[in-house]
Amino acid sequence: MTQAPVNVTVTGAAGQIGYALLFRIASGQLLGADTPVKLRLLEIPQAVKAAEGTAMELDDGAFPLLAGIDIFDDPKQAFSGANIGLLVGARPRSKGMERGDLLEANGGIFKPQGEAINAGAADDIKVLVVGNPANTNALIAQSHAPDVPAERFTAMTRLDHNRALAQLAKKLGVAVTDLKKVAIWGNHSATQYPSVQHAEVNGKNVAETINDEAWLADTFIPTVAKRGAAIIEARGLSSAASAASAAIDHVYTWVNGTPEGDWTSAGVVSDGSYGVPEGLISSFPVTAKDGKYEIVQGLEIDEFSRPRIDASVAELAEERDAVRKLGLI
Ligand SMILES: NC(=O)C1=CN([C@@H]2O[C@H](COP(=O)(O)OP(=O)(O)OC[C@H]3O[C@@H](n4cnc5c(N)ncnc54)[C@H](O)[C@@H]3O)[C@@H](O)[C@H]2O)C=CC1
Ligand SMILES: O=C([O-])CC(=O)C(=O)O
Repeated sequence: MTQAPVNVTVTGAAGQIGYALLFRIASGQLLGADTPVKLRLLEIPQAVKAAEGTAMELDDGAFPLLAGIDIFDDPKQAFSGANIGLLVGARPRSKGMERGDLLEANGGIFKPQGEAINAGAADDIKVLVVGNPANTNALIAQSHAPDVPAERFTAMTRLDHNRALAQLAKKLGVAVTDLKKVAIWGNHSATQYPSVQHAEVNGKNVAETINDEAWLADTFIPTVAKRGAAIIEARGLSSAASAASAAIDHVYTWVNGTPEGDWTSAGVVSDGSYGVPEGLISSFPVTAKDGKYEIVQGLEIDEFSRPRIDASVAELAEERDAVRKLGLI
């Protein structure tokens, strides 16, 4: 039976990820084929006209599940009543910009958006931050939404997870669906740790099946961790359709759950598990059930994995300290 429309707010709607994302949301791939959606698009004033153009094309798609489109340049209005928030718009790094400048510029975006979510989003709001630096932007937004349960704020590492699946499937000559329990740990950055420690291929341990630690350490991990840069090098633009696809996967899994015996990866608020300081938004292996992501508990972490997880988590802690110093959290 068809339900009431779900309000989906998308920021950065006129950008390249927005262009790939909105049509898939409208077609029902975000929430399922029975769920109508209302799109609430947020852009900066200069890009509202371009967002209107995308909205015209969405109209022209005659999507049966698309129950309406509204366009805003004010976060308070855009997030009013939002059930899902996809925070894609962010300030890209420009020439000569230092890391601190980037964090500060993004603080100016994610602080008011967190406040707007706190003020007016629906009680069941779920937030996915895509805009980089995604984990720390999610932390900034979350820290300005004290009335929203912290676990509703997540950062996207599903693209990294999907990249890892694709690389392993190629190496092993199997389908991505033959793989289970791959995990991305830490930051959505080049320090991330894509782990196969617990991964299975058709029920067998992946690392034992590949039997080539050098390939894992020197090819697999850097290929996944630096894939964003490799796409920019090849395309002249950063990943867009694959990022949109991963955002669809992240929310679909959050709402519909992970399959029995498998997990996925997401940036979620740490509860202190695996030595990741409480409150950091770090990628973990997670399961989803009843509309909640939960960190997979009780995994043994081997000697190969420990320093790699720690290094990426240390970078997240540095980013947190930097935004704290700037008064952004
Ligand atoms: N987490 C992940 O796996 C990935 C993250 N990204 C990040 O996603 C972000 C978006 O990427 P693209 O769509 O390619 O960028 P883009 O530059 O094509 O589009 C960004 C859009 O955001 C808008 N925007 C800027 N500030 C805004 C604000 N305050 N409110 C609303 N909209 C605002 C801009 O006007 C622009 O239309 C970037 O930060 C990129 O680095 C990209 C790929 C993967
Ligand atoms: O590297 C970038 O700028 C875009 C990104 O996050 C990715 O593709 O993973």
